[in-house]
Amino acid sequence: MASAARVDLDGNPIKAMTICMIGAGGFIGSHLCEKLMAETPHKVLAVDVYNDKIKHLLEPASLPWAGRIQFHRINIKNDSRLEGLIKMADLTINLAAICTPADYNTRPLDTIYSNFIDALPVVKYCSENNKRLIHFSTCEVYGKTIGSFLPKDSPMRQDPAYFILKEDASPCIFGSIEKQRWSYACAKQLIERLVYAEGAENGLEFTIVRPFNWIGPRMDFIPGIDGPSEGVPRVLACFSNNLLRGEPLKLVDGGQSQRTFVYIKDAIEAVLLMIENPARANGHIFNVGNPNNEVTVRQLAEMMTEVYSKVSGEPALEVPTIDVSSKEFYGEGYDDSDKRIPDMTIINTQLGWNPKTSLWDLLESTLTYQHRTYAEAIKQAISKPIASS
Ligand SMILES: NC(=O)c1ccc[n+]([C@@H]2O[C@H](COP(=O)([O-])OP(=O)(O)OC[C@H]3O[C@@H](n4cnc5c(N)ncnc54)[C@H](O)[C@@H]3O)[C@@H](O)[C@H]2O)c1
Ligand SMILES: O=C(O)[C@H]1O[C@H](OP(=O)(O)OP(=O)(O)OC[C@H]2O[C@@H](n3ccc(=O)[nH]c3=O)[C@H](O)[C@@H]2O)[C@H](O)[C@@H](O)[C@@H]1O
Repeated sequence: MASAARVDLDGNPIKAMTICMIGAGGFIGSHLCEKLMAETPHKVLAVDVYNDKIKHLLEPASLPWAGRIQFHRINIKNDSRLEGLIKMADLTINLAAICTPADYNTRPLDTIYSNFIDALPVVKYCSENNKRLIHFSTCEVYGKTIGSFLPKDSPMRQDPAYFILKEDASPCIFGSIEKQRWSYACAKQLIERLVYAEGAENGLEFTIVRPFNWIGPRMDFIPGIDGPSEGVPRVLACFSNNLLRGEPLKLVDGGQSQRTFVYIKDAIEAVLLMIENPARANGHIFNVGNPNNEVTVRQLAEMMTEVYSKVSGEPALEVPTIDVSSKEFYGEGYDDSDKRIPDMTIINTQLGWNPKTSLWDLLESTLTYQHRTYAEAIKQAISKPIASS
């Protein structure tokens, strides 16, 4: 419960604030709203085009935090109410974006508009009205590692200097323009540069967050259940969908890419520290990830298969994975980040934050949620004859 005696990392009392959260109805936004309602006195002006993932926080009116969260159904592309909401708030958090890789090469214009053009007015209104901004970028701004360009047998590939991603030192390495995968990373990089420049030239108080594969309940959608049948969500939801349907998990280009996964609930702790410690967070770019949870996508598939079998009580398939080419799965123009390990020095020094949850444990709680939420609906969908259109 909210308590009056809450203090920041320097021992100062934390004052209740109003937060304009854009993209509050998404995966990260829903967890952040939950945390803010349950553990702080802050008020949230929740902006999104959807609210399904935060419905449980908005209704009924008897909820203990009723009156501290308001939903505003606004498309930030074209709504003049946005500036008014930013003016009413002490802090704006911008989460709104197209952020599923299947869109980057197939809808590159929408991707660039969403991640750069649509974010411009948010930055401008914050700067002009002297409001603090926490902007959500991505670890994809690092692109590929330097090490990936070394010969396969080079011993330097083992040297962390060639693969650890550090906010103030690593370069941003993207593929050629026809590899449209990088439309997202490039748009995010340019908006980061704009936010940074507003800070340098006009004194905007900003924090930039670079999430490294945050995963957990409510991430994306299950195709054909609460999202389009032909839609391709991010890997957690793709693999969950396969497991729920008893199908082999599809490994793109052999599943050799590596990722570090962090539990959403750990990551949200880091965001709350940023919100409540402006003096420590302003002017910084923060990697937020779990360097201890690195796996190849193939290993992730194997682990998810094992965990799902445990939580569902259903036996794993004899052949749990199949290989698929990236062209077949994502279409022309796909490319991939080879490896993503965050350097944690800055977030450790500034906010003393460290992730806690192991990959096994976070998959166990997440897949328990997926099974409980979707297994019955999938069973019904599979048993129904295909509707004639
Ligand atoms: N989940 C991760 O691990 C991760 C990793 C890297 C970066 N990020 C970044 O964090 C942010 C949030 O990611 P997420 O995983 O919660 O994604 P999400 O898709 O679940 O949430 C984004 C939300 O923004 C809303 N939105 C998009 N365009 C909008 C518009 N024009 N007007 C109003 N609302 C709009 C969507 O409806 C959605 O609810 C994004 O900026 C994303 O690029 C997330
Ligand atoms: O989460 C992040 O930190 C960032 O990275 C993600 O990018 P990526 O990790 O490539 O996206 P996923 O869809 O989660 O894919 C991870 C890996 O799994 C592979 N994959 C995905 C789906 C699938 O069914 N099979 C499969 O092998 C992909 O090719 C990729 O190598 C998205 O770009 C963003 O949400 C975000 O900015």
